[in-house]
Amino acid sequence: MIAIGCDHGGLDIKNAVIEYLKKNGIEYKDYGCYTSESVDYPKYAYKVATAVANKEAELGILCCGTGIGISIAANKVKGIRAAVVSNEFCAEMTRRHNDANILCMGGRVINEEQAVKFADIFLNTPFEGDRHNRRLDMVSAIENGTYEDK
Ligand SMILES: O=C(CO)[C@H](O)[C@H](O)[C@H](O)COP(=O)(O)O
Repeated sequence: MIAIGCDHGGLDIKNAVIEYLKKNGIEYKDYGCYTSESVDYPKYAYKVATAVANKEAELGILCCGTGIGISIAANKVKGIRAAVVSNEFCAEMTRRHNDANILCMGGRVINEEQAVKFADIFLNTPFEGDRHNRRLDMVSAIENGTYEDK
């Protein structure tokens, strides 16, 4: 299952990605928002990030105006690696190298076609593991307060 959410700035690209998920028979849960009324992005970041962190969802997608605010909020949840993406290369590399578990995009930065393309790449690219595991272990240690700077 893919957890998906947005604020008002990301509503249109989120809806475009939902159409893509439906067309491709990909199971998803839409955590809102559902209208263009102004809302606060941390609320939706929290819902999607906790669904991913608790393993209710395999991956998440979050959209706001820039993708930045909603990624900052999502990254406060333990276990979350949320990445803001605005090109195809980063959509691929953040899965291959960072094992990102939430894709963040900005509805005031990219168009609907790009959002769908980046989501498609993100959802279909595996993590490479190998040397990248060592680096992700270091990231986790920073998160857990056990990192030793030596
Ligand atoms: O937090 C953001 C910037 O990183 C998001 O883009 C929000 O969508 C944006 O701040 C909302 O702005 P608005 O003026 O309240 O529509």
